[in-house]
Amino acid sequence: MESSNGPDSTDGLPSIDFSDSPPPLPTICTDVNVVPEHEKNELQQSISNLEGEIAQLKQKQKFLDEKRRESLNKIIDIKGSIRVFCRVRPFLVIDRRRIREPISASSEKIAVKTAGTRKEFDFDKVFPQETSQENVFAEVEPILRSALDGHNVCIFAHGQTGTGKTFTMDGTSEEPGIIPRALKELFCQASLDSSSSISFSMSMLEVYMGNLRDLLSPKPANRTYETVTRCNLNIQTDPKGTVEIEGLTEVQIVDFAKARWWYNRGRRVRSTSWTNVNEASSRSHCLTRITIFRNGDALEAKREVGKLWMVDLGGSERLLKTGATGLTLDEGRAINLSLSALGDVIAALRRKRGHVPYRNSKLTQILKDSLGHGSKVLMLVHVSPCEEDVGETICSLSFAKRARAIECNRELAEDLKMHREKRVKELEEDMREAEEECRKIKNQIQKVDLLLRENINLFAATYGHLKDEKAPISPKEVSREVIETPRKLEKGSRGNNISNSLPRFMTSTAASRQRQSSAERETAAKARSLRSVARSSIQFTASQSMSYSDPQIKAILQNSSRKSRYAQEAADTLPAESPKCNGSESSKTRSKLVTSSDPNLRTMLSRHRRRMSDLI
Ligand SMILES: Nc1ncnc2c1ncn2[C@@H]1O[C@H](COP(=O)(O)OP(=O)(O)OP(=O)(O)O)[C@@H](O)[C@H]1O
Repeated sequence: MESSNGPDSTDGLPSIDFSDSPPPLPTICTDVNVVPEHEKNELQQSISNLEGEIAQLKQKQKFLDEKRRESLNKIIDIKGSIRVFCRVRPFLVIDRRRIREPISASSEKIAVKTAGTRKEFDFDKVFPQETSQENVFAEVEPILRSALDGHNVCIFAHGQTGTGKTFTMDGTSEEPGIIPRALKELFCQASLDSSSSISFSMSMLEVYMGNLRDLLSPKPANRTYETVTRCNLNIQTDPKGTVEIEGLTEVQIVDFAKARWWYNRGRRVRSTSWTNVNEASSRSHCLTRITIFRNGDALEAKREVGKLWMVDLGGSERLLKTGATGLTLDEGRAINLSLSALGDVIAALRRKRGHVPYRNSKLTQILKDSLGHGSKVLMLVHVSPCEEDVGETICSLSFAKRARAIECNRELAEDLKMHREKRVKELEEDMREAEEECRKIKNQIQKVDLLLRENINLFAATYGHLKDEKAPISPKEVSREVIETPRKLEKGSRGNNISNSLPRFMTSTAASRQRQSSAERETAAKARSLRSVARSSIQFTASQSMSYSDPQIKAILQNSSRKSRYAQEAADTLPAESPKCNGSESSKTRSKLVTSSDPNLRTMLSRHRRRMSDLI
């Protein structure tokens, strides 16, 4: 008589002779010796190939990014490194509107009619009364790219009091101005740029009555803002010509929300007061500085620092007209003095004089390295549409005309103008193409990176290397910690002066990048052991990376290692006849290589993911 479990059983199930055969192998095999060596080598080879692919893609991405930067730089050089725009304020309810308006605006020209004469002024761009904040920002945006590329950039709003400088720079909550939009755009651009890691810090100060006030300084208990901020900061210039303001609070900004929070805080401290012309007139020059740190390829060990200044100048004004007396009158005088110093600096730059009188005002001393050679300047001149303001409108337009003339040969022959425009269009096209390619490569990198992690996890799970605390961790865990880490760090450093020391997360980024590129070099040579895979640093977002040397990251890894050990123990205690421990499926999983060119990849990966999530 045959057993009901025997080979000829009629129930269709295979029979198992428990008396002779050894128990089946568990799915997760922790003993390297029982797995065929060639399968292990194949998986290692697959990991190596994927890393090689990522290294190549990153090289390509870097090349394209350089091409884009080069094109942008050429465009700015052709268009002029000092650009001057003019914005005409719309009529306000309080304005006395006349039938005949003194100002007419076209896209690049403004004509002012006064006492039977007509004066014309050329600009790079004119924004008529109805222009939205969005349209103004669209024209400003390209210069932000220059700042991200490492140039010093200065955007400033100039004009008579009450003509809309603060509205343009700051805006309202419904209609945000250039500064809040620029902050948002910087973070957006930085997240798209995966060829380098970009981080930002922010400072805000005002030049008030010839003194510098730190608008972001922390407020100690029992002291008013007035006492704390009414300090006079020192301006220093190093031998390379870089300007630094001693003691100025510099806060690390990790995301747009934080940046906006700090910016709003600084704005609230700014000095304003009532005048006949503007009920909340700014009585100072308000300067917002974003410092941009760009860590390039670790091989080059290059750390570029660019400064983006966004300046809301105090209103130029006829003191009698504003009805100013006492302190307000003094404030107006101080504003006018420093504006005239700014005009002198611009005039000296225009004439390419050896001596430029930067030292005549605090404003020009601060902006010294962002106004001259190699920097990009955007001046937005604001004018009123009203008849009674025509005199001041002409003053503001003449000031702008002087600034614009720094770029000599503005009046070009028509054919040369056309040639330049054609060249700019070609370069813009090159830039767009490079950007598009970069985006595609970034997506490709993300896909290959995912495959790589799957392979590494598969290797670790199969060959039992998760006991090592330096074993790779799942991308999900990494990204969760990444978002939290800078915030934790920032909490500790809030309000601290960091001008003399690098923020901690920046240091670790540079270190991890070094480790990452060394891993990439090894990959290219295809002579790397699994240990080096596990030790290579992990890239986890477009703009940040981390290092195993960082104690916080170590803690994450240890945590991950604990989880892995738990997973392994769970696998070890699974009953031998559990359906999850089917030996044939296990060997299938192990022998199948996961590479980006594999047609069965998706099926394989989803099976692998199911198995992994069953375990953890
Ligand atoms: N483009 C605009 N659209 C709508 N309102 C505007 C515009 N420009 C300015 N205003 C309004 O005009 C008034 C004066 O503007 P704002 O305070 O920005 O002027 P300002 O040049 O900064 O003045 P000051 O030099 O005295 O600080 C504000 O009420 C502002 O909302």
